[in-house]
Amino acid sequence: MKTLLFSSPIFISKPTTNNITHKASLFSSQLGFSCCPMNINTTSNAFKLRVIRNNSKEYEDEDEDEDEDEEKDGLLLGAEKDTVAEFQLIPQSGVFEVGNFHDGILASKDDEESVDDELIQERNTQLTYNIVFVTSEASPYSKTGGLGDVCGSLPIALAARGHRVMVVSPRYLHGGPSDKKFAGATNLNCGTKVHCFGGIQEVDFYHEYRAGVDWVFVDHPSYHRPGNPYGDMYGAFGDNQFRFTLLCQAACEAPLVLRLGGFTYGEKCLFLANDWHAGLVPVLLAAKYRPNGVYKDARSIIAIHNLAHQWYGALEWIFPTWARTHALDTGQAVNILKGAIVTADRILTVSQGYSWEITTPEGGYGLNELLSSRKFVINGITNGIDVTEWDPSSDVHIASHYSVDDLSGKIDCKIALQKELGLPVLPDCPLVGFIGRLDYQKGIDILLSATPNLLQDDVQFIMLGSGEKQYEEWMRASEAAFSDRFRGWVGFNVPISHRITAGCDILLMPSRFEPCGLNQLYAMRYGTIPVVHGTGGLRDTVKSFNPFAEEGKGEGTGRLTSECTLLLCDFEQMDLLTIDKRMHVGFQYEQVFEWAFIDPPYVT
Ligand SMILES: Nc1ncnc2c1ncn2[C@@H]1O[C@H](COP(=O)(O)OP(=O)(O)O[C@H]2O[C@H](CO)[C@@H](O)[C@H](O)[C@H]2O)[C@@H](O)[C@H]1O
Repeated sequence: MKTLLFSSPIFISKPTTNNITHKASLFSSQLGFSCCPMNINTTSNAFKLRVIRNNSKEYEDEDEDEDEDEEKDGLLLGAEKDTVAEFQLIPQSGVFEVGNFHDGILASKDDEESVDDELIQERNTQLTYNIVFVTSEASPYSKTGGLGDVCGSLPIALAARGHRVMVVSPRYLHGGPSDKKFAGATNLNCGTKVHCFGGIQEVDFYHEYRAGVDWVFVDHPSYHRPGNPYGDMYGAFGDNQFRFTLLCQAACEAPLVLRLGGFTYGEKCLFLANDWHAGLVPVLLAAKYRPNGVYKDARSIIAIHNLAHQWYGALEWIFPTWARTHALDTGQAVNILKGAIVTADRILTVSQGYSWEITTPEGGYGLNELLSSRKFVINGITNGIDVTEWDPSSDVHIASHYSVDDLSGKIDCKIALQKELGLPVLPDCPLVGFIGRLDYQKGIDILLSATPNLLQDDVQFIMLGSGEKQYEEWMRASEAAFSDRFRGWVGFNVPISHRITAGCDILLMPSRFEPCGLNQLYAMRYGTIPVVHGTGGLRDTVKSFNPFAEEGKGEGTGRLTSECTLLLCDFEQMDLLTIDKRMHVGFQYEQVFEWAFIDPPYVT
């Protein structure tokens, strides 16, 4: 069996057979609000994982004299931790157990116990809430990353559980085809005036009722410009603080002034503010409304999807040197997210691992002490995914459909992807993918240093992403240098992201930190092996395959490491079973909502 050694940190090598388009973890990650979960026992197409620590002596598996055709070497990320988390957000789902909310899997079931039946059983939500999501993006209307995904799907899932849900987001008009996404939203003719940055601004509200959710779009000229929600080719918009302050002001008015279906959401609602863009909502409730007797019975939750974005997105105002008060004054002012952390009734993160990481100096981005002081109101709930959009048996973007019962379509997707991107059509060649923002968080520098070695062997590598110019240039240069092995798609393209997820054998996610991560969840649902750095939500959701467990029949859904050390491995006989343990996400949110209303609200 061919085994490879590499001097660079990452590697996946040697051709795999079609079998690597296996049942690996297929359908394992589901938000499940529209599909019944599948309970899968994958016993065929087994792959053995052999690991070799980089720059260390190669580990040779003595037993690997099986069929030559099925031998595969690969490279992956290192040390493992068998933390699993699968989740469901099922309307009217079955039995709900209150597990250890802070420590791991909630309401998990034993492996062989089928969860299908119980998940589709009726379950009446005991308490329903009027929930107001405030977010800078919500798919399909607007999306630049995972925030859009979550705020596009979670509201629908909660509405399906009986809650009344409104999502307030800007009505972005960029002057291109994406404007059509708002075509279904009509002007409520209920404009209002809000104070913002020392002036009075008029905003309109557009509304679309879809999938049980009131989608409310705040309309203002500052949301009408080319680019994306946050910037254009010249960088971030200089007035982003104004634009998102306006969003927060309008969102606070919406439950009071908008009669949706004949009734307002009223004062006793629950605001779910997402990231810094919506961070002024809890602050406004505490400082503007409650002191005036409004929203006394409302509560707010700040959902942190990415703490790192606070400084560079929200803290853009730095006083000039002459205006600083003392020698140690760096001039930094206004951190909206910090205000939200202080004033919100509860704090949510998008995985349990991340809820701890943000309280550490490494993960707290300067707010760790503040967050530690509020630790008693922090909870982590692992993101779910939209299983309607991300379903290989019905995905409109992929070449061929497949399911756990018939995986043949996956190899068709691989061939179609190779053709589409002009790569040699080699069904047996390992096809490795990456999708994501090109920045430090996503570990692009690690990929960059590893790629030349990776591409020395029979491997194809496809990257889709946009972000820092230096990495975009590197992708273009690599494509020119390795034209038969590498494709770098610079840009943001949702259909291509689906095709990469379906067509690749392996998806790399060497993120330095990852609050949750969605691509590994999509990969697991599409039978694509996620190879991830075991941090934050990646550690919570990917179960590392253990090649030595149960005489080589161990379970797993991918490969993870506790450090950015990348390992050589062999996927032959890697037995990736779908995990039967799933979190009942809906219940988790409801538990947090309930806690939010138990304590008195923050008042200035
Ligand atoms: N070039 C491109 N073309 C098409 N699609 C692209 C793309 N680049 C990225 N995407 C898509 O955007 C989403 C990104 O999801 P991530 O989980 O990586 O979120 P992100 O880091 O943006 O957000 C933060 O919020 C989310 C949600 O809470 C957390 O999961 C995450 O850890 C945290 O950093 C995925 O759907 C991905 O497929």
